[in-house]
Amino acid sequence: MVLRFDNRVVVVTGAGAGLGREYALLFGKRGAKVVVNDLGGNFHGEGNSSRAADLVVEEIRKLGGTAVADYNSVVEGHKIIETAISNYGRIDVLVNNAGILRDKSIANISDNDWNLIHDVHLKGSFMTTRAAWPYFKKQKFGRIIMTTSNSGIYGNFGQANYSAAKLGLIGLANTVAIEGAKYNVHCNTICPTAASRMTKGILPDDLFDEMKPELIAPVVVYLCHEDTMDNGQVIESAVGFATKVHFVRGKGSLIRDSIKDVPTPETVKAKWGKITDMKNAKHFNSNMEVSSSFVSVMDRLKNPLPKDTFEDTYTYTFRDTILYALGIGVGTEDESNLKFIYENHPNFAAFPTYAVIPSIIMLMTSSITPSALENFDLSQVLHGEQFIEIVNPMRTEGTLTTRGNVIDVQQKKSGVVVTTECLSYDEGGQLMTRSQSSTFIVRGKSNGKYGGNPEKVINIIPNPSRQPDHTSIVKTNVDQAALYRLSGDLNPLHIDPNFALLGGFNRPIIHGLCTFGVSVRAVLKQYADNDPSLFKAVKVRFTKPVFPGDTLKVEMWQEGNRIHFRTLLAESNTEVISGAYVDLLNVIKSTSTSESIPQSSSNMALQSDAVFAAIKERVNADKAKAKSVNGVFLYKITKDGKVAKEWTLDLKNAVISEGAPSGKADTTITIADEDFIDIALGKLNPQQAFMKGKLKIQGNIMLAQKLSPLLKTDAKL
Ligand SMILES: CCCCCCC[C@@H](O)CC(=O)SCCNC(=O)CCNC(=O)[C@H](O)C(C)(C)COP(=O)(O)OP(=O)(O)OC[C@H]1O[C@@H](n2cnc3c(N)ncnc32)[C@H](O)[C@@H]1OP(=O)(O)O
Repeated sequence: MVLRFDNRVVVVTGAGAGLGREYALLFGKRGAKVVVNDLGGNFHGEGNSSRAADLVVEEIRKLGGTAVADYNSVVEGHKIIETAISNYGRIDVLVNNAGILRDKSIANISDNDWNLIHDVHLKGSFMTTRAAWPYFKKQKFGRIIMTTSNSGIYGNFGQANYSAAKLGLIGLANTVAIEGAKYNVHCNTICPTAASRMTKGILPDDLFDEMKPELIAPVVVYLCHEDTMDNGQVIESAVGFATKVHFVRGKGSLIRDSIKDVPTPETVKAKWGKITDMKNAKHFNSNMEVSSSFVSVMDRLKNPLPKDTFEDTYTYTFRDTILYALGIGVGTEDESNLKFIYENHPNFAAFPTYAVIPSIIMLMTSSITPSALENFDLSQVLHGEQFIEIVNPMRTEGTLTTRGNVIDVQQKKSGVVVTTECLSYDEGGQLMTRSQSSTFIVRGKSNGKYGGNPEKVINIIPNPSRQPDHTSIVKTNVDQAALYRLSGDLNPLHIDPNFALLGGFNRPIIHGLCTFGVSVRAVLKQYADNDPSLFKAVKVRFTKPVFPGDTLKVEMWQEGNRIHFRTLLAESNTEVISGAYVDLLNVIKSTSTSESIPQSSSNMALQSDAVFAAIKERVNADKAKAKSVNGVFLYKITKDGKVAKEWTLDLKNAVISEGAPSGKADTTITIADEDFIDIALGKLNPQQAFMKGKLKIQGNIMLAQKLSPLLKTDAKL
């Protein structure tokens, strides 16, 4: 829809040239009756003439518009508004654009230079606004534009007078916006950078040429339309670009511990890092909002945190919950995962173990764990155990306040275990999550500050002795830790090979909490149909490190609503999570009989397991084809060339079995995971694979060719 200004009366100050002229022309073209104000002086504010305004009026009229000239100074703003009223009987839009420069460095600015600049920019805008105000208020409509400058926002050498006045205009606009809001009188501020007689010589020539004022006019005209409801905005525009500008305020810091204390320069110095930290800076919409933030400051001063309690706030959005889900391997291959990674899904939810993130960030960024220890460094720190209980489900965005204490310190032979308990509350003070984290500091020593309270620590529970009721196989991605760390645990142990060496690992290891999330995924899928609302609590112990790319085997036992589990490295059967359990509110058994749950992207091993199973079936079904051959080894190899698994294809008996055969095989075929899958899917012909050197055959090539049809399978992967 074309934005029109028919029957609207628009006053533009300083409209004889530059930006003002472009505004006036565009308003004129859009049907407005325009008062073209210009004193006709030079850009230092000297002299006057009616010529500049008259020329623009003429231009508007030539274009078929309606306009009248006004030659008054903005300092006598009432006279300009009077021109609108006497000619057209009303005023709807006021664009305060007039301005001059008196650039000098501070020592050289005379009183007159200072006053004149303030009179034209700041006082002039006030005078016109005050004069138009009764008309706006009466008709319950008005649109006002103030003009600021980046020189005001950021400062500029030689423009102290101008910068002060220009930033003053933002203050003026903010209050005008508040006072006018209930009468539909809106005031916004434009921050233009345009080529004009004022900016010639200040901007580089090539930039100056592209800074056409007509590129800014549409922004101002849009802001003044009756349908535009924005009020109190600062909009910057230049070279065909526009953006909103606003102030932000840091999270800040208390500089005294209680209402009885008095801050000192030393306490300010001690807190300076936090005072100036803008990481979680926020925009406030009103003075009132800022004042109410002091209520919680007062509350904290009157009720200081109990001794040795640490506190942190954590703000997150849907992007953070999705990033976390991706970090623990939630992927699109399983449609029931979409609710964790697609914000428009009707059941969009945070994966339940996301609840651990606020407390882990608190542990990583505060001195809670160090407060229990003698000197140590991060390379000694391993995650030992983790418990979380969902008291109220995490939302997909919000701010949580987490309070934590050290509850137990146990000196062991090989190190010290510090257990902390954290409670996370939402904005309304409602308890959302309870968590306990045990940190194992290898070779660490307690400083004796806290005692041992093992009874406060929620224990792991040995797994039932029977065979697991269900096993899921999940392959982690080689980049799993690199992705997971973006959820907040930036410990270099998980990304920096040199740092990992310091910790005694030959390459970076996966975060304990990532393995934890991957394992809980398997449990939630198998016993809760991937429904996050059924998740109540989880406890794990990390017993061995996991490396990115490892395949995990999650063994599970159901005992009522408690699912005991342990996680092993699939290749070596080494236990990496032990004595673990998930408490569910209700169990919904998965109907899947598969041994595995799909894993996003790097799921080659998993897929090829399924392919082998399909081949096995095929061999069994096609004994006739198989009977002439003695035996074949199939080696499945990983990308780096290591043999991951060996299979024996005993064609005489039509059996495929895991592991190398005892006797000598006729032929050995070595093939990489991804090529094997491509062949099995029919995307790659075995002969072609052989020619390209992807499929290595030792022994009887004829035999291998006989095998080709067997490698083709229509298994659903
Ligand atoms: C400051 C900020 C905090 C932030 C926290 C987290 C930051 C993250 O970025 C760090 C990570 O994610 S690290 C990755 C995940 N964790 C791991 O890989 C650790 C795996 N575990 C191990 O290597 C060993 O169990 C190991 C090395 C932990 C212990 O092995 P051993 O020394 O061989 O111990 P062992 O002989 O088995 O047992 C000795 C005593 O210690 C207890 N214990 C063992 N494992 C434990 C564990 N994981 N947690 C807690 N206690 C544990 C044993 O019960 C035993 O106790 P006792 O002597 O009383 O019988």
